[in-house]
Amino acid sequence: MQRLLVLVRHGQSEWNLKNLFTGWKDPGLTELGVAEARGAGRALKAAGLGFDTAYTSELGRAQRTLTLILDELGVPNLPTTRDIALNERDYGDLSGLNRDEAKARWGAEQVHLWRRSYDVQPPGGESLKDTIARVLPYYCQEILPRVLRGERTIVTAHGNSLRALVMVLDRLTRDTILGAEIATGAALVYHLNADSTVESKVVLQPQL
Ligand SMILES: O=C(O)[C@H](O)COP(=O)(O)O
Repeated sequence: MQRLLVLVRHGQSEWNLKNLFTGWKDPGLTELGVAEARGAGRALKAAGLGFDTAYTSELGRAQRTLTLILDELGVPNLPTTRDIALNERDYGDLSGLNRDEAKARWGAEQVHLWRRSYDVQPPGGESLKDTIARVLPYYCQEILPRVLRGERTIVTAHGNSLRALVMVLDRLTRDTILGAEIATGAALVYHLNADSTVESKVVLQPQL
Protein backbone atom coordinates (compact mmCIF):
# COMPACT_ATOMS: atom_id res chain seq x y z
CA MET A 1 0.00 0.00 0.00
CA GLN A 2 1.16 3.53 -0.79
CA ARG A 3 1.56 5.77 2.26
CA LEU A 4 2.26 9.12 0.64
CA LEU A 5 2.79 12.37 2.55
CA VAL A 6 3.86 15.51 0.69
CA LEU A 7 4.82 18.69 2.56
CA VAL A 8 5.04 21.93 0.57
CA ARG A 9 6.22 25.31 1.82
CA HIS A 10 4.14 28.18 0.44
CA GLY A 11 5.54 30.23 -2.45
CA GLN A 12 7.41 33.48 -1.78
CA SER A 13 5.27 35.98 0.16
CA GLU A 14 5.36 39.78 0.02
CA TRP A 15 7.14 39.77 3.38
CA ASN A 16 9.65 37.06 2.34
CA LEU A 17 10.57 39.43 -0.49
CA LYS A 18 10.94 42.37 1.92
CA ASN A 19 12.96 40.20 4.34
CA LEU A 20 10.47 40.76 7.20
CA PHE A 21 9.70 38.30 10.00
CA THR A 22 6.18 37.12 9.27
CA GLY A 23 4.93 34.48 11.70
CA TRP A 24 1.14 34.74 12.08
CA LYS A 25 0.85 37.87 9.93
CA ASP A 26 -0.91 37.25 6.66
CA PRO A 27 0.78 38.80 3.58
CA GLY A 28 -0.10 37.47 0.14
CA LEU A 29 2.11 35.72 -2.41
CA THR A 30 4.34 37.68 -4.78
CA GLU A 31 4.30 37.03 -8.51
CA LEU A 32 7.29 34.72 -7.98
CA GLY A 33 5.41 33.04 -5.14
CA VAL A 34 2.49 32.30 -7.44
CA ALA A 35 4.93 30.88 -10.03
CA GLU A 36 6.61 28.75 -7.34
CA ALA A 37 3.25 27.38 -6.19
CA ARG A 38 2.21 26.52 -9.74
CA GLY A 39 5.72 25.13 -10.30
CA ALA A 40 5.35 22.86 -7.26
CA GLY A 41 2.11 21.55 -8.76
CA ARG A 42 3.86 20.90 -12.07
CA ALA A 43 6.74 19.10 -10.33
CA LEU A 44 4.29 16.87 -8.43
CA LYS A 45 2.38 16.15 -11.62
CA ALA A 46 5.59 15.34 -13.52
CA ALA A 47 6.52 12.93 -10.72
CA GLY A 48 3.20 11.15 -11.27
CA LEU A 49 1.85 12.02 -7.83
CA GLY A 50 -1.85 12.40 -7.07
CA PHE A 51 -3.74 13.08 -3.83
CA ASP A 52 -6.89 12.06 -1.96
CA THR A 53 -6.84 14.70 0.74
CA ALA A 54 -5.20 18.04 1.58
CA TYR A 55 -4.32 20.05 4.66
CA THR A 56 -3.30 23.66 5.04
CA SER A 57 -2.99 26.36 7.70
CA GLU A 58 -5.29 29.28 8.54
CA LEU A 59 -2.94 31.66 6.69
CA GLY A 60 -3.63 32.92 3.17
CA ARG A 61 -0.20 32.26 1.66
CA ALA A 62 -0.38 28.53 2.42
CA GLN A 63 -4.03 28.30 1.31
CA ARG A 64 -3.35 30.08 -1.99
CA THR A 65 -0.34 27.84 -2.60
CA LEU A 66 -2.55 24.78 -2.15
CA THR A 67 -5.21 26.20 -4.48
CA LEU A 68 -2.60 26.81 -7.20
CA ILE A 69 -1.09 23.34 -6.78
CA LEU A 70 -4.48 21.62 -6.94
CA ASP A 71 -5.31 23.68 -10.01
CA GLU A 72 -2.13 22.47 -11.73
CA LEU A 73 -2.94 18.89 -10.73
CA GLY A 74 -6.45 19.24 -12.15
CA VAL A 75 -8.18 18.50 -8.83
CA PRO A 76 -9.41 21.93 -7.65
CA ASN A 77 -12.10 20.40 -5.42
CA LEU A 78 -9.92 18.01 -3.46
CA PRO A 79 -11.25 17.72 0.13
CA THR A 80 -9.22 20.19 2.20
CA THR A 81 -8.88 20.75 5.92
CA ARG A 82 -7.60 24.08 7.25
CA ASP A 83 -6.25 24.20 10.76
CA ILE A 84 -4.51 26.79 12.89
CA ALA A 85 -2.23 24.03 14.22
CA LEU A 86 -0.35 24.18 10.91
CA ASN A 87 0.23 27.96 11.09
CA GLU A 88 3.74 29.38 10.94
CA ARG A 89 5.70 29.64 14.19
CA ASP A 90 4.51 32.82 15.95
CA TYR A 91 7.42 35.27 15.73
CA GLY A 92 5.94 37.42 18.51
CA ASP A 93 7.47 40.89 18.81
CA LEU A 94 9.75 40.23 15.82
CA SER A 95 6.75 40.00 13.46
CA GLY A 96 6.99 42.75 10.87
CA LEU A 97 10.65 43.61 11.66
CA ASN A 98 13.33 43.47 8.98
CA ARG A 99 15.81 40.63 9.59
CA ASP A 100 18.87 42.78 8.79
CA GLU A 101 17.66 45.52 11.16
CA ALA A 102 17.11 42.87 13.83
CA LYS A 103 20.71 41.65 13.30
CA ALA A 104 22.01 45.22 13.63
CA ARG A 105 20.06 45.67 16.86
CA TRP A 106 20.53 42.32 18.62
CA GLY A 107 23.50 40.74 16.78
CA ALA A 108 23.56 38.06 14.07
CA GLU A 109 24.15 35.25 16.57
CA GLN A 110 21.08 36.06 18.66
CA VAL A 111 18.91 36.41 15.57
CA HIS A 112 20.19 33.07 14.25
CA LEU A 113 19.27 31.45 17.59
CA TRP A 114 15.77 32.93 17.41
CA ARG A 115 15.37 31.73 13.83
CA ARG A 116 16.92 28.28 13.86
CA SER A 117 17.52 26.94 17.38
CA TYR A 118 15.29 24.30 18.93
CA ASP A 119 14.21 25.97 22.13
CA VAL A 120 15.16 29.67 22.17
CA GLN A 121 11.94 31.72 22.04
CA PRO A 122 11.89 35.00 20.13
CA PRO A 123 10.48 37.74 22.43
CA GLY A 124 6.76 37.11 22.89
CA GLY A 125 6.78 34.28 20.33
CA GLU A 126 7.19 30.53 19.87
CA SER A 127 10.39 28.50 19.75
CA LEU A 128 10.56 25.55 17.36
CA LYS A 129 9.93 23.37 20.43
CA ASP A 130 6.69 25.28 21.12
CA THR A 131 5.72 24.92 17.46
CA ILE A 132 6.33 21.17 17.57
CA ALA A 133 4.13 20.99 20.69
CA ARG A 134 1.11 22.09 18.60
CA VAL A 135 2.00 20.70 15.15
CA LEU A 136 2.93 17.18 16.27
CA PRO A 137 -0.31 16.26 18.11
CA TYR A 138 -2.29 17.48 15.09
CA TYR A 139 -0.09 15.42 12.77
CA CYS A 140 -0.41 12.31 14.95
CA GLN A 141 -4.15 12.60 15.49
CA GLU A 142 -5.42 13.96 12.16
CA ILE A 143 -2.91 13.55 9.36
CA LEU A 144 -0.89 10.41 10.07
CA PRO A 145 -3.86 8.02 10.49
CA ARG A 146 -5.07 8.96 7.02
CA VAL A 147 -1.64 8.50 5.46
CA LEU A 148 -1.37 5.09 7.13
CA ARG A 149 -4.81 4.15 5.73
CA GLY A 150 -3.43 4.82 2.24
CA GLU A 151 -4.96 8.26 1.67
CA ARG A 152 -2.42 10.18 -0.39
CA THR A 153 -1.99 13.42 1.53
CA ILE A 154 -0.60 16.87 0.69
CA VAL A 155 0.10 19.54 3.33
CA THR A 156 0.90 23.14 2.42
CA ALA A 157 2.28 25.12 5.32
CA HIS A 158 5.25 27.21 6.45
CA GLY A 159 9.02 27.18 6.86
CA ASN A 160 8.94 26.51 10.59
CA SER A 161 5.70 24.55 11.00
CA LEU A 162 7.16 22.20 8.37
CA ARG A 163 10.60 22.16 10.07
CA ALA A 164 8.70 20.93 13.13
CA LEU A 165 7.42 17.93 11.17
CA VAL A 166 10.73 17.37 9.38
CA MET A 167 12.55 17.24 12.72
CA VAL A 168 10.34 14.34 13.76
CA LEU A 169 10.15 12.55 10.39
CA ASP A 170 13.88 12.85 9.65
CA ARG A 171 14.85 12.14 13.27
CA LEU A 172 16.90 15.32 13.53
CA THR A 173 18.42 16.35 16.84
CA ARG A 174 18.43 19.76 18.51
CA ASP A 175 21.85 20.24 16.83
CA THR A 176 21.10 18.96 13.33
CA ILE A 177 17.79 20.88 13.09
CA LEU A 178 19.89 24.09 13.10
CA GLY A 179 20.91 23.43 9.48
CA ALA A 180 17.47 22.41 8.18
CA GLU A 181 16.09 24.90 5.64
CA ILE A 182 13.02 24.50 3.42
CA ALA A 183 12.87 26.72 0.33
CA THR A 184 9.66 28.44 -0.78
CA GLY A 185 7.77 26.18 -3.20
CA ALA A 186 9.82 23.10 -2.30
CA ALA A 187 7.88 19.81 -2.05
CA LEU A 188 9.12 17.18 0.38
CA VAL A 189 7.83 13.82 -0.85
CA TYR A 190 7.74 11.16 1.87
CA HIS A 191 6.73 7.53 1.59
CA LEU A 192 6.12 6.09 5.04
CA ASN A 193 6.42 2.56 6.40
CA ALA A 194 3.46 0.93 8.17
CA ASP A 195 5.03 1.87 11.53
CA SER A 196 5.04 5.56 10.42
CA THR A 197 8.82 5.75 9.99
CA VAL A 198 10.18 7.14 6.72
CA GLU A 199 10.74 4.67 3.88
CA SER A 200 11.96 7.32 1.43
CA LYS A 201 12.22 11.09 1.02
CA VAL A 202 12.73 13.12 -2.15
CA VAL A 203 12.77 16.93 -2.40
CA LEU A 204 11.19 18.36 -5.57
CA GLN A 205 12.00 21.92 -6.59
CA PRO A 206 9.25 23.93 -8.30
CA GLN A 207 9.25 23.73 -12.10
CA LEU A 208 9.35 27.42 -12.95
O1 LIG B 1 7.68 33.65 9.46
C1 LIG B 1 8.60 34.01 8.70
O2 LIG B 1 9.15 35.11 8.76
C2 LIG B 1 9.10 33.06 7.63
O3 LIG B 1 8.05 32.36 7.13
C3 LIG B 1 10.15 32.13 8.17
O4 LIG B 1 11.12 32.91 8.68
P1 LIG B 1 12.58 32.37 9.15
O5 LIG B 1 13.24 31.75 7.95
O6 LIG B 1 13.25 33.63 9.64
O7 LIG B 1 12.34 31.39 10.26
